[in-house]
Amino acid sequence: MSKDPHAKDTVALVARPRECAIGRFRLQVTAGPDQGAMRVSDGAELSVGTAAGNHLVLTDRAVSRHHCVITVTDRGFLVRDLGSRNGTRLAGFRVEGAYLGPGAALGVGESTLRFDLLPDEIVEPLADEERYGRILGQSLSMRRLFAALPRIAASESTVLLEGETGTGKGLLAEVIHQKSPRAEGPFVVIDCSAIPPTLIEAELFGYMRGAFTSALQSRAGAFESAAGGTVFLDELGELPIDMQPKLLRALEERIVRRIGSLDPVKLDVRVIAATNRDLRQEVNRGTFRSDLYYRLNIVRIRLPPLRERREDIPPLVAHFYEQFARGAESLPPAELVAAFTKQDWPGNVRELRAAVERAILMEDEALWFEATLGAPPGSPAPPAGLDYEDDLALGSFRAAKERAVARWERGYIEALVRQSGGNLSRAARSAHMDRNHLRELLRRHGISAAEE
Ligand SMILES: Nc1ncnc2c1ncn2[C@@H]1O[C@H](COP(=O)(O)OP(=O)(O)OP(=O)(O)O)[C@@H](O)[C@H]1O
Repeated sequence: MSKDPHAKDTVALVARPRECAIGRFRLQVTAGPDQGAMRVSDGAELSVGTAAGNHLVLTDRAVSRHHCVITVTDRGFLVRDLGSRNGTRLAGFRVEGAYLGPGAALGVGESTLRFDLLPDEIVEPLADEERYGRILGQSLSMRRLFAALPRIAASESTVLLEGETGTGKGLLAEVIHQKSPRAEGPFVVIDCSAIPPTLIEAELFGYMRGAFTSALQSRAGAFESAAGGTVFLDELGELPIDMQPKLLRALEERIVRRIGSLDPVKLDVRVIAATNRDLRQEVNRGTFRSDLYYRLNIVRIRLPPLRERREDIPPLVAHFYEQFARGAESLPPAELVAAFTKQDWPGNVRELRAAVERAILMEDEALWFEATLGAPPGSPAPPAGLDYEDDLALGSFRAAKERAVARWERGYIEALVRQSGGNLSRAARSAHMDRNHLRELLRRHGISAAEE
């Protein structure tokens, strides 16, 4: 994806004191069954597809339900294909993502859409502060978000957080909870990717004694345990398809029933969900139900990847440096900040944080440059503790990744239990985890901890 050569003429986002101007644009169907239809943007995103709910709804049968989306970013007008069946074309080439210049012709299905900039702009407030709670950011996209967050946190609305891995979705969910009227209540996390599909219903809704063979005692699920607080459904895109109607019903009726019970339990929770996939793509693929997507998509927040907001890198490096340096020289070397600012960080803030930590651990400067900025070509040694040859021998990327995650999970849980004096409740509280979820992880890794 490269920036369009016309981009200097296409002012996408412009900062002014306390506000930013978002370039307004028009998308017009110039060929195809919907010729003549058009839509003018009314925010930072315009979506195209055949499903109701898109900004520009087309009847072209070769267009997917959620086909593509144009987002106004700090760098320009970005069109992204949403995993459509027939693709999105720009100048005849199929593109996953590209920045648009004025007059660009987009091909979707059998239709052509013309993209034009309009002379007026949408004005949105910017926060003065370069942080919201523990979330830092000085880029326009983060300061726009910080301006909107107080209102979002104060409401009861369901929030859907989207963003690549490591962009800060978990942190944002926690901060929204802490700033909400429910802050005194529990914050219960369910990581849908970490719970075996057979256990997820019990984790969410609880069960009665005897409901299944291993149910020796009745137990509340996450929705019940979070009464008065917030349930954070992390990695929601991983929720098995057969669980999705059950979750939808619970959210609509605002009640749950424990497995093995007919008694309804009224819900008193706010729901925040996060996913590192674009759920519209999952709807296209048939792995995520569109009715559940619409139920969750009340307030949607997209956390941009770090490569789209490089201005955030220096304050993040400074923050992590101070955190890890523990009283030593607490300003990061300028060359480190400069080198880090140029990198793309596919693992986003998490990867940046780990790189800063590694940089501090390395006493020898040459060593830390190597460790943080990549080993010179021809240097085969992996970082200590990682054995990639061994991983390759497993035969599949998925298997290798699963083993790495399982090792990390075990180390983390062991450290957590140690730090909490072997007490399960304390450990769950300090890591903001659901107790049942932690108990299951302990069982899986054969680690013991006292219940109280
Ligand atoms: N804007 C930020 N300011 C300060 N710290 C941040 C920011 N964004 C992320 N972090 C830190 O980076 C790490 C990764 O963030 P987090 O776990 O919230 O990402 P995530 O998007 O939920 O990742 P995943 O999808 O893999 O679960 C955490 O240590 C978090 O505290």
